Amino acid sequence: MSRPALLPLYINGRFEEEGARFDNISPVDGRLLSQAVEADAAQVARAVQAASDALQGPWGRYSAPERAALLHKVADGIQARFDDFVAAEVADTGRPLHLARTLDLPRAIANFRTFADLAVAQIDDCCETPQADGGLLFNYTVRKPLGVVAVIAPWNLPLLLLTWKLGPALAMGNTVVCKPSEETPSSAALLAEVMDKAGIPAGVFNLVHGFGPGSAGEFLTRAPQISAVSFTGESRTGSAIMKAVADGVKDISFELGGKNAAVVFADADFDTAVAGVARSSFFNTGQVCLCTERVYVERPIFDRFVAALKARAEALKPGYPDEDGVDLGPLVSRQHRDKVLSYFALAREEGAVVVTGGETPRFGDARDQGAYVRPTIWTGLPDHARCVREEIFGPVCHIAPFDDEEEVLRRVNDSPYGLACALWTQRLDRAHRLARRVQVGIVWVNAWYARDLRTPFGGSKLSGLGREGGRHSLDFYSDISNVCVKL
Ligand SMILES: NC(=O)c1ccc[n+]([C@@H]2O[C@H](COP(=O)([O-])OP(=O)(O)OC[C@H]3O[C@@H](n4cnc5c(N)ncnc54)[C@H](O)[C@@H]3O)[C@@H](O)[C@H]2O)c1
Ligand SMILES: N/C(=C\C=C\C=O)C(=O)O
Repeated sequence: MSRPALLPLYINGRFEEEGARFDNISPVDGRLLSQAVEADAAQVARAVQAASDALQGPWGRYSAPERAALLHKVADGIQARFDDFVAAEVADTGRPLHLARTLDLPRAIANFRTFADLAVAQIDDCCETPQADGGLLFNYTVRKPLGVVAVIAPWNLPLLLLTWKLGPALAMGNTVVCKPSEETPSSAALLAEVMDKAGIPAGVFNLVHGFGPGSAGEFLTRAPQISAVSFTGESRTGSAIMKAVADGVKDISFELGGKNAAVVFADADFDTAVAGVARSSFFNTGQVCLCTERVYVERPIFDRFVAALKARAEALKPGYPDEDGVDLGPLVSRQHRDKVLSYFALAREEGAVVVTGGETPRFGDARDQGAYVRPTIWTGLPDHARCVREEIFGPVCHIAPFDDEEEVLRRVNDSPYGLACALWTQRLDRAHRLARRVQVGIVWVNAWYARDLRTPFGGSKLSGLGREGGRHSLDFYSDISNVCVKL
């Protein structure tokens, strides 16, 4: 049997294959796709040291336009290997080909280009301060790189979320050590090849594969030379990373979990709202932090809406990534599927009415060795049910009726999370009024997951710390100081 492909580390401008290996398994049919090198503590330490040294090398003397030109070259390199990256992302996640082609890849390219250009266009503050003695103070802002940034990404949008951090971190002159999720190492390995070919100076970009606790993730967050951690993942992981960096008082930017609500008023455009909630609940098989898992529908249209969403869910086609018309891929792993299935069982115990789904599809072929579940809709649960309060991160939502704005606002805000909310109504006065009172970082009105990379992105409460996007990213990835000159 031929040896599986090996995904190496990339440290100080060199690909490294030495070290323990872990399997990369297809969520479509359970077969072995490849193996990745698990970086040990010494390899992570060398990667961090290389990143630290690179700050003092040529990279430290690059201007913003020179860094931007290199990042555009990286974007060009991704574009040139578009199909290779699509294949890598689809292999690791099992998502439909069209999703990788229309979301993951275009966003990865945009993440580099957008922040390269924003960094060049960035201007900073200055001001004059008249003094009582008739003198004048001139204050101006100086923006320097933070230093070595640890970038830790999740498995749900592997390349999109890795490059969402990499783009601004590099554009602002930092060096990085990246650790993609152990579930989805392939596209990051390709990115290292593109970075290498683009001529990014040795040590500026480093890639280590591995797990979290007791593995590359923890070694990286505990490295003394890192200046900041940009992390996306579960809230409890964010808490663990906060503890790891607390003694060093490192900068952190966290995009964490969610239990997002959609609110559908009776005056909403019905078909648009049904389509929008179906998309926000089942997109990427429900594996997007912004996905809807709580739906509140104004009582006059509740029964009609439940029936319409049920029909939408049952019309979704699970299948192979390259199948015509496929809408739903598998969950990212059998382990994650077992977690989602445990909530399917819990919902029944908590007394849910299962409107549709709640089980795994039977294909009668290799896909039965994959991690598929059916899109699932529940009603009838109380707001305090675990299935209505805990993040499930699968193609599932609970629908409840409501009678007025104040009631639904209270229920939407009654959550330990605060990431996103979608409001469906044609009364824009009501939409603006509610948008200001919903305790989340991102509100969509008659839309969902429509993105402008210049806008602030992030969550409140357990959903995150800080905001990235636009100038928020430039600020996070900069060490800003003020210079005051007496004239
Ligand atoms: N807010 C957002 O924008 C956003 C976006 C995507 C995913 N998420 C969240 O991510 C979760 C799903 O992703 P996941 O399962 O990969 O999350 P996870 O927290 O299990 O892992 C995320 C990454 O952190 C690493 N990691 C785990 N423990 C670590 C530790 N102690 N120290 C350092 N690194 C560690 C993992 O190896 C992985 O690379 C969901 O909760 C989802 O809501 C949030
Ligand atoms: N950070 C972003 C997406 C997060 C998706 C969560 O799963 C983005 O679109 O920039």
